[in-house]
Amino acid sequence: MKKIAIVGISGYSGLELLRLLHGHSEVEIDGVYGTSNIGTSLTSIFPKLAFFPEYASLTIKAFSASEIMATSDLVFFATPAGIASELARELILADFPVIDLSGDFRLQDVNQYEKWYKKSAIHSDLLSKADYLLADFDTPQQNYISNPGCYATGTLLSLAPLYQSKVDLIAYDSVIVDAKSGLSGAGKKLTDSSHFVNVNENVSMYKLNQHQHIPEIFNKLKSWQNQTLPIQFTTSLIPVNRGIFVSSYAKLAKNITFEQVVSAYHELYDDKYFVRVFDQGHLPDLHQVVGTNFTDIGLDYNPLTNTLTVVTVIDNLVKGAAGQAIQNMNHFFGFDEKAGLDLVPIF
Ligand SMILES: NC(=O)C1=CN([C@@H]2O[C@H](COP(=O)(O)OP(=O)(O)OC[C@H]3O[C@@H](n4cnc5c(N)ncnc54)[C@H](OP(=O)(O)O)[C@@H]3O)[C@@H](O)[C@H]2O)C=CC1
Ligand SMILES: CC(=O)N[C@@H](CCC(=O)OP(=O)(O)O)C(=O)O
Repeated sequence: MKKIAIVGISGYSGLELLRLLHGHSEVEIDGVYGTSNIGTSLTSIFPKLAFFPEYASLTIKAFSASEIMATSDLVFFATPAGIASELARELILADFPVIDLSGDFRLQDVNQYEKWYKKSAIHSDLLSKADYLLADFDTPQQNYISNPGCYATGTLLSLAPLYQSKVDLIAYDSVIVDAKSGLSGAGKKLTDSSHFVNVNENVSMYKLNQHQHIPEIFNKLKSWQNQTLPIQFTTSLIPVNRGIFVSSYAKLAKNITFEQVVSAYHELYDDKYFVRVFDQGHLPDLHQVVGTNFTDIGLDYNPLTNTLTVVTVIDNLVKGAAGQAIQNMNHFFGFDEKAGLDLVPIF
């Protein structure tokens, strides 16, 4: 039984890690960390956990790298941007296993990080110890795993067959991605833009052309396809708790048929349990995946405009955060990839 520590336990992704790890037979949570309610038992802050005896002994503690290294086998950082890069230094130097849900180690270029996250980057010597792992494609080589961003996960899985194909399927200068997220993507902290009255019965576009996931998406596409050009990427807030709905559009390359594109999606994904390509004529919606680690994809083509539409849905807290982090952990420890993650959606 591997022992797991979670830093940022009281946040949305921290609690989602706990919920999913609860159903994992090969791990147990032995340490939970935060900055508020230090010394308070987890079950008194979250009474819904009080009926589960395994959490009775967990008390929220101030972060201690040495304690985590002495008691746990792996630590998840479910903390806001700028925290893991400060706290994880000692863990990286000791080569202790870390899975970081934040964006701190996703960009290997420090200038790119500072430009898009508007924070100081960690030193590039330490950055290079991290692997950016899109769990359906990548496997761990090092002990620091940088989990992709939620929008980046939905977008990359939406576009991967188009960018991994040996034949050019699309015009690379024609790609437009319109992504929409539920409110839990913004974390637990209350802001004006995430206030119920502002979000309920409303839709708003935000961070237009400035979203911090743009460079992470571009870097990964470029690693698959050298001809990659910048894509047009927009993000909107929709009044649901969970879910990311990604609509991707691209013009097909000359002499490419829609059937070839559909085959490319099936070829890449049919053996991947967590990515499901729908039959033609069917498009996924958020309820297909909420509460699960699945990515569902539907395809359509308009011959009048020569435009391919790819509809991709994920749960931002599962596939976009805690679920993908556990999928990466399963690969890291050599567990069954589905362990703790074989879930049916919430209806
Ligand atoms: N929400 C989502 O859908 C997704 C989130 N992410 C990323 O995951 C990370 C966590 O996101 P999310 O769960 O939404 O965030 P939340 O704001 O909901 O929670 C953040 C948590 O971090 C804790 N924390 C803050 N500073 C420290 C510190 N110095 N030491 C220990 N704990 C600290 C907070 O606890 P306390 O109050 O005790 O300080 C809080 O519980 C972020 O980097 C986010 O960008 C990635 C993909 C999707
Ligand atoms: C709805 C909403 O506000 N979503 C957040 C996603 C946060 C996130 O996952 O960003 P990092 O992992 O890069 O920190 C946003 O758009 O910034």
